[in-house]
Amino acid sequence: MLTIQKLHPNPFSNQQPQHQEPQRLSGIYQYHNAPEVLPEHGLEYDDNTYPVSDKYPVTSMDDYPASFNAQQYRNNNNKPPRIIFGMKVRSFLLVALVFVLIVVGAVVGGTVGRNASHAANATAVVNEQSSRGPHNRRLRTNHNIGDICHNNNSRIYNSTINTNLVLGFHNWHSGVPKIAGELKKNPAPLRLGVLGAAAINPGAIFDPVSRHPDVVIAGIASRSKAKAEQQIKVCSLPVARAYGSYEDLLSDPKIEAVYISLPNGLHFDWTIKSLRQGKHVLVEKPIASNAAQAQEIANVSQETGKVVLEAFHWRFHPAAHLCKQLVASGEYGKVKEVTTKMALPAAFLSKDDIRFNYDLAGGSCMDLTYVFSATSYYATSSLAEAKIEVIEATARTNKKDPLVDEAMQTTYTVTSNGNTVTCHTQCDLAAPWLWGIIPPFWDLTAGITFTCENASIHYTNFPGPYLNHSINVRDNATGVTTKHQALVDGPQWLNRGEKWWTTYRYQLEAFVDRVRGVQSGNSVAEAEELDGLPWVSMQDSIAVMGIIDKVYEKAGLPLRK
Ligand SMILES: NC(=O)C1=CN([C@@H]2O[C@H](COP(=O)(O)OP(=O)(O)OC[C@H]3O[C@@H](n4cnc5c(N)ncnc54)[C@H](OP(=O)(O)O)[C@@H]3O)[C@@H](O)[C@H]2O)C=CC1
Ligand SMILES: O=C1OC[C@@H](O)[C@H](O)[C@H]1O
Repeated sequence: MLTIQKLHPNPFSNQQPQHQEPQRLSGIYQYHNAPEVLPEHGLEYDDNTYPVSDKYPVTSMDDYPASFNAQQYRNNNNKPPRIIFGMKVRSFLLVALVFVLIVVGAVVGGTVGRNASHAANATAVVNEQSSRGPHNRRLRTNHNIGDICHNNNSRIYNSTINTNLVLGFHNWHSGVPKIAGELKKNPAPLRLGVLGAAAINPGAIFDPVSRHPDVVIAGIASRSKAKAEQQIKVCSLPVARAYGSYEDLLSDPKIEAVYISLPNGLHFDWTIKSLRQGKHVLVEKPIASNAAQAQEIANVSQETGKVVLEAFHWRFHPAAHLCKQLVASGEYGKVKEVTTKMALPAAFLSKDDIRFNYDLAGGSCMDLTYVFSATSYYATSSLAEAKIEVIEATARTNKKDPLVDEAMQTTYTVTSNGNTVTCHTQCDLAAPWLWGIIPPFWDLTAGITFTCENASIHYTNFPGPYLNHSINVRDNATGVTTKHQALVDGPQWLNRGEKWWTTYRYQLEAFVDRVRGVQSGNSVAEAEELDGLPWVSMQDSIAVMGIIDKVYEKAGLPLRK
């Protein structure tokens, strides 16, 4: 049993923090930016391992390099930036680049979808050859995430494949494959199994696992064993075993934890089954189909003493915590309104995508549940206790399955600690093209805007801040805008992270540590006290599902089941 020790004081609490050194639970760590944890734990610190790593703390105006146009901010020379399609030039270029990648993804996805087995063989050969390089005795998991690890022939492309392509670009741009290729794994890493050979697996789990020293993909389960084998091969997962059913994987005692990337409507059942089989669970968002199911998951997690985490990866990025700190600091007055939006362009999901299927708990509120999770996280510090009232919810329903909200627009209030915040959300799985020919670029950068008493704050790209983000605070009185960014550390992580870590990598860091804490003999609550890492509590997950239930009710649509 480890001693309980609060490692990272809550940056949002009013209590004076006591200084304590951070402690790692998950095996051998070699992170360049945490040398202070090494001697005490006898851990290895190797400059050659992460030659390009560096510490990029939260930057303030004063920390910006000479090339940064500080003039604009310092001299009250608050010229409006040049705007194209409602975006600043840089954001526009990024969105345009993402769009190009999406189109390339769609074309490649279509080709691969039609020639799945051929593509799989070809990619496997490339990966096999590359593993004969100088480091071939090491565990190599640096698959190209842009490879389409998806063999559903009926699917031409989907948003998940594009997520993977964008991640592939990020990794290439940050030189990550080299870092991952040289990563030494802990001799006894956490053995993670995956339920479903889903399209999101490469981006959300294989990639971060390949960059984490203390976890491996030990198995993939699919309804078809051949499909699991194919994903293992295409994605170069050297120690993974293929299982022909989800039950088979769950009954393997060697699997210690699972990642569930099944359609939403299967999250509840398989999370419960996994917990009952003694596995810790990282389950894709939304955690379940409704709040009652989320509550049941919380009960079973408590009963079995196993960890459950809803994969709200955005919550783990330092930028999210910096934004929370700015909003909750009180420096800009109370928060009065929060407006959040997220959209995918029409025609980027195939008509038979799981997201458009009521029986699989599809719908924009379910898939783009980020908007509810983010709005609520920032609107209150105690979501579970807050009073939520949905004022308005308007759905645009899917033609094929009218129980599915293709898009949803809501207004709801969050009242806590005597303050009421009015929240507006928009989510769209099929944002219409202008005149049917121009993709709605202006709608594609997800964003969240806070109207505070004395300032407005805008956080661009909150779901994927590792790709590019900024948090701009515009002072009402002076009109001056101050830009903030956090790439590493941030207020909650203190000494962890690398500038190339994705939201998924941060999420995995927290998950593995929590599981390791429990495996060391602590209860889930004790492990939480021990690691003090960012987390999405079950109370938060239940509350977010509760908001979605109320939204469906208000919109006149049935709850998902
Ligand atoms: N965190 C993130 O950034 C993202 C998260 N997601 C989440 O991940 C999950 C999966 O999304 P995505 O990868 O796009 O989905 P896919 O359709 O690609 O994968 C879902 C998998 O579930 C399995 N499955 C089991 N039953 C069914 C069924 N009846 N119909 C279809 N598939 C079934 C299939 O695996 P098999 O055939 O091998 O059994 C299939 O590959 C969703 O919950 C989604 O919300 C998605 C995208 C991004
Ligand atoms: O989780 C997600 O994030 C990215 C979206 O494109 C996708 O539809 C969703 O499932």
